[in-house]
This record gives sequence, C-alpha cells and structure tokens, in this order.
Amino acid sequence: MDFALTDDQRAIQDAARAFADAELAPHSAEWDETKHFPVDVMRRAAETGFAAIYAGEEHGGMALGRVEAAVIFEELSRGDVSTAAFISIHNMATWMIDRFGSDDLRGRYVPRLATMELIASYCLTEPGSGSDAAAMRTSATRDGDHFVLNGSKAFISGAGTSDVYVVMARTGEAGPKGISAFVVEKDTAGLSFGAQEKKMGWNSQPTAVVSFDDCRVPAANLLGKEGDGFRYAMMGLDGGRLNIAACSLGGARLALETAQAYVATRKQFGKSLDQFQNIQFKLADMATQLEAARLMVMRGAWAIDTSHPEKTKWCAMAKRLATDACFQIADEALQLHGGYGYLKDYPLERIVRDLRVHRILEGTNEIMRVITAREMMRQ
Ligand SMILES: CC(C)(COP(=O)(O)OP(=O)(O)OC[C@H]1O[C@@H](n2cnc3c(N)ncnc32)[C@H](O)[C@@H]1OP(=O)(O)O)[C@@H](O)C(=O)NCCC(=O)NCCSC(=O)C1=CCCCC1
Repeated sequence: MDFALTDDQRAIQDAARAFADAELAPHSAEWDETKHFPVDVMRRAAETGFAAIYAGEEHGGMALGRVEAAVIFEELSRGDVSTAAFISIHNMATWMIDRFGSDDLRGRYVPRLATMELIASYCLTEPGSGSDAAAMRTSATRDGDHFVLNGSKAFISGAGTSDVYVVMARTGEAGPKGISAFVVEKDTAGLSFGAQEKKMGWNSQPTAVVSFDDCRVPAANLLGKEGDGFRYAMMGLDGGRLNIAACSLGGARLALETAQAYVATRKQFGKSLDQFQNIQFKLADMATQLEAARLMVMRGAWAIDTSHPEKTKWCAMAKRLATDACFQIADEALQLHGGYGYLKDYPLERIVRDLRVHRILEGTNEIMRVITAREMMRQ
C-alpha cells in the first residue's frame, strides 16, 4: 500500500494549485458577492485539461482517473469552492457523454466540452423527485427519429448558460428501468429556463429550473441504451459525489490554514491564542478530521479506478463523512476567529455557506447512509 502521490500526480496537483492561486482565489469573494459565473476563467482551466479529466486524449481529454480528479478538485476548491464544484459538474456530464455516447456524439461534443467552448449541465432532480430520483416524471416519447421531452428539472447548475444538458427522462415503465439519458442542446425549441435561484452559497454558478415543452431531441442524442439512463446517472454520481467531497476538502483546508494563521497572531489574556491548549486541541482535531476525510475520498477514487466491487459503498461513505467533517472544520475555523469570522473580510463565512450545500446535493447525506446500508446488506 502506497499513500504517496506519484510524480505525475504531484505535477497535476502543482498545476491545479498554481491555477487556483492565480485565477480563482483572488476573485472568490467578488464572484460570491456579485454572483458572477466566471466562464472565461473556467475556459482557462480547460486549457490545463481540467474540463475533461477522464475523457480520452483523442477527444482532447486528459484520460486521467478519479484519484487525479480528487487531487485536482481539492486544489481548485481551495481557490474557490463554488467554481471548482461547477467544473466538477461539467466533468460529470462530459464523462457521461464520453462513456455512454455513440462515436458520433462523442466526436461532436467531447472535444468542445474539453475546451469549455461548450459548457455542460447534469439534469436529474425534478421539483417532485429529489432523493427518490427514479420517481421522475419528465417524459421522452418516441416520434419517428426524435424523442419529444416534456417536464422540468430543478436545481440545475449552469441552467441558462450551459450549452449542453445531459437529461434523464422517462421513456418507459415506472421506476429506474424506464429511464433514459439524452444530450439536449440549449437552443432546442421547447427548452426554457426559470429565474435564477437565490442561494445561501455556490454563488459563482447559476442555478435554475430547466423546462421541456414538446422539446424535440434527435433520437441519435440518446446516450447508450434506452432504459439504461438511471444506471448511467448513478454511475456518474458515484464519481461526482467524490468530487464534491474533494471540493469540501479544499474549502476546509483553506479554513484550517486561515484559522491556524489567525490564532498564531491574535492575542488575548496576554498571549497568542495558539498558546492555549484548548486551541491546540481544536486545531489537532480539525487536522485529523481533514486527513481522515481525504483518506476516505482517495479510497473511493481508487475503488472507481480499479472497478472495485465495493466502490459504490465507499463513494457514498466518503461523500457522507468528508462533507460533514469539512463543514464542521469550516464552522470551527469561523468560531476560532470570534466575531471576525462572521465578517466578509475573512473567507470563513463564505466557505461555511459554500460547504453547507455539499451535505445536500448529489445525494443528501441521508441518502448516502441509505446506499451504504443497502450495499452492506447486499454484500
Ligand atoms: C440510491 C437511490 C435512493 C436508489 O434508488 P432506487 O431504489 O430507486 O434504485 P435502485 O434499485 O437502487 O437502482 C436501480 C438500478 O440502478 C442500478 N444502480 C443503482 N446505483 C448504481 C450505481 N451507483 N452504479 C451502477 N448501477 C447502479 C441498480 O443496480 C439497479 O439496477 P438492477 O436492478 O440491479 O439492474 C437513488 O435514487 C439515489 O441515489 N437518490 C439520490 C438522488 C441524487 O443523488 N440526486 C442528486 C442529483 S444531482 C445533484 O444534486 C446536483 C447538484 C448540483 C449540480 C449537479 C447535480
């Protein structure tokens, strides 16, 4: 067992850190404040390969695995959680097209997704179906060489700006076996977007409802086999959940570093705060929690890369543990700053707001427990 990153992985980590330091961190507060979606900056991230991490090199991807993705998203999110998280969603949608699309679909979309000339969104959740994703009602009815989509998707990151939407819709029977996955282009007639949601965090990316009103999509835009869309969506989420967990690691790491620097200089009762054992114990616990979370994320990533039979369980465990632990680390870092932690002059309140949603999206942490328990009982 080797816990060290390889030289190549270290080089990728350095590149992601350099990009985050130069292009994300300096703007993070402003993008949060102004709700700016930094498409140009994400396109520069794509130049380093971060927009198509898993796609094959023949289509402009980096052909890397989940371990490398976890390394990249921890570094990017240390610069800006919200923007890093959007890049992870773009990667999840791109992976689905690259993994399940026909040669024609892959050739048509993946090279342009790799440069982020095209931006991609993932559309599973509906106003009436969140945790019970297989209860979705959006329908896709075959009509000649098209499918006609009707319904709506909720909480869609990138809605209105993204060019390409990977949409799960019902083509058959009730339940998971009647669901298929499609690529829908933004300018398709019948596709529309709701007002931008006003959110607690994740403010550098837009979120809105996506609606389909007799939206005709070429049958050639079906991903893989009809009826397999739910399985594809879940496989996408196995990796997506890990990347969200990795984004939590980056945010928590910045929070911990900021808190450690603060308590070293802040003096109360005649000495700096880090001279109090109570503060040292807090820092030690935060660092330990962060390490434990990272180990879980890395094992989940390794499990996907090696097609390990327990990968779904380990990804669910890692997402649950890492997003809970990292939120607590960020909250504790805010507490260590006292009243200053509550001010926007410091990054803590933003990190807390950004990390809060990681416990809800890409499957709530309650659903992660459902998946973990089911897999335990199945094995
Ligand atoms: C886990 C869950 C509750 C389970 O569902 P059921 O019981 O209906 O389905 P069940 O009987 O478990 O399964 C059906 C078939 O599917 C296969 N499969 C499942 N997982 C996987 C997997 N991981 N890999 C491969 N196959 C899988 C399963 O084997 C079965 O096929 P089979 O019968 O065996 O032939 C599922 O619904 C879920 O997870 N909800 C959370 C949704 C949820 O996570 N949203 C998040 C939406 S995205 C989001 O929040 C975003 C936010 C920000 C932007 C990006 C997106």
